[in-house]
Amino acid sequence: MSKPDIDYSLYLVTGRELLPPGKDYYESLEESLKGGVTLVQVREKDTDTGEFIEVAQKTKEVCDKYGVPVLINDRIDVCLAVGAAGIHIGQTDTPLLIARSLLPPTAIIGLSVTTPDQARLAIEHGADYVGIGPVWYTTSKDLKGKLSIGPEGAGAILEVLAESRIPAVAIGGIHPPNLPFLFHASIAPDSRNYLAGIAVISDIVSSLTPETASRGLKQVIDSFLRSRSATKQPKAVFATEVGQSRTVEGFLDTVAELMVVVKKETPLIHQITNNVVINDSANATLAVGASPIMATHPKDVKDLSPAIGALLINFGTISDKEGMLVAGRQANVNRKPLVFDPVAVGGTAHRRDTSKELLSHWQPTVIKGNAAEIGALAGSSEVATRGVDSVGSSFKDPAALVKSLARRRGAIIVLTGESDYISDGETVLKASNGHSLLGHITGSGCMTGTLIATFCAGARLSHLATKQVFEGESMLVQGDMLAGALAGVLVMTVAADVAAAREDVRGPGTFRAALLDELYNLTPEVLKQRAKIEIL
Ligand SMILES: Cc1ncc(COP(=O)(O)OP(=O)(O)O)c(N)n1
Ligand SMILES: Cc1nc(C(=O)O)sc1CCOP(=O)(O)O
Repeated sequence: MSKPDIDYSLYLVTGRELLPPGKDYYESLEESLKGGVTLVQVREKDTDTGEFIEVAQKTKEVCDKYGVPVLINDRIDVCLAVGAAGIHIGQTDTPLLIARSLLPPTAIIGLSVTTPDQARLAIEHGADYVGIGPVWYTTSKDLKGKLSIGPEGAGAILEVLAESRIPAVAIGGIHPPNLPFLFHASIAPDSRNYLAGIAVISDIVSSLTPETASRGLKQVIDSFLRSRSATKQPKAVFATEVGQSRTVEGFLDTVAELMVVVKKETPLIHQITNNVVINDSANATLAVGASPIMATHPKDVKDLSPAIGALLINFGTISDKEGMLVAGRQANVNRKPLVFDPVAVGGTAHRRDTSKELLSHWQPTVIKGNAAEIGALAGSSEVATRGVDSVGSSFKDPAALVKSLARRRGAIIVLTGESDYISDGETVLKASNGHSLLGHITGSGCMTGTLIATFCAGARLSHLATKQVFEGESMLVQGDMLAGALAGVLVMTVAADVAAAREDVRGPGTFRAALLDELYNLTPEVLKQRAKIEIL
């Protein structure tokens, strides 16, 4: 006999102590199975053996009706007693090799892992699957001080598992608002290995309507898994038409179209930005035809989210972290483009920690930064930070750097500098407009972030106008976000070229005013004539 084929996509871990008052365990279980649970683990932490066996037996009877396998948490004896499909063990439970020797050869053995080293051992010892966690904080279990690893930590483990093809589920604090983010942000950077599913307790068990709760999770999971198996494209976060706009002319046509869309639709661009540049960023948004809103209070930003076209989070002065956390999460929930500008992220430990915290709460569509900022996120020390500026020359191979960071982060990376590099992890674009006067006014980089958010909003609207429906529950954003990011960069830098060439511009003061005018006056035709881009 061979091992059973297991569908790990929606893995329910039971928790009778978390049922809503008055809700019967077996009724809740059956409802969750109707909603699409594909695997059940009976987890009884403080139950006597006799009662554990009884619960496991009855659980198996209910699951058998739905053809759903049952695993037992920790206890080999209970597994054998009820003829369950296998067990799930943790790092301090019966060692895997011993468990394997005690169980039938067809038994499934899952192991909890929190680090890449534990994943290596799981492969070596022949685990059938791993549970990666805790991805986020949970109140369903005492984590005993264990820190959550976030989707990035899960991605690092998936990289280790890629070759072995051992399936992995994520566990810990998973709920509908963070589910699409989890799937996209935990893709292994190089191998593109991804989660086989999620394991949850409270989202299903604590629900009064477990069938609805399970169905909601299952829709998102299935949509993600379908999109991954249907395409080898790494564009996990944002849907772009494959093959569309992949020539210089095609990109410029799309950029020109986005300029028109933004003027016509006037999307609301929500910006949580630093107080040095609030006014300039709001004016730049208005100048290109969109509408700025600079709200920062957590309650305010939550309500705003459904109405906005895109969100910019620029943490230059990091005074509104709560608002950034809530707004970013809501942008993911409402599938709005989210541009992250991690100003001077390499400059202080506080900035590095804040960036890490934000990136473990939400998934950006675009990350924009100068060489020092992008270097800090990529873990490169080629370029240092001084204040908000980069010091020293740029990277030896900026194209390779943006491409690999884009893959690692599942986001479009925009590296600004004398030339700008933009990548979605597949294509790398180099844009070479701009003027040295941009370096003599405050906030020109921040305004670029604003314009990227603005044109990503345009790209989403343009996509929705033609496609009508949102395809794929698991897609975080739809539309040609690479073209949106390029449009933001080109509109800013071409307008700067035009402004700097004006006779009335004699230095930073007159340039600043002229730049705003030229952002306002820039036409798609002039942009197309002056844009200098290459596909690398
Ligand atoms: C699918 C899955 N992943 C991880 C765990 C946690 O197991 P463990 O570390 O043994 O902790 P306890 O569940 O025993 O408290 C799990 N149960 N299931
Ligand atoms: C049982 C368990 N193990 C975890 C781990 O990280 O190993 S987290 C966890 C609890 C998961 O519950 P919820 O879905 O309610 O957050």
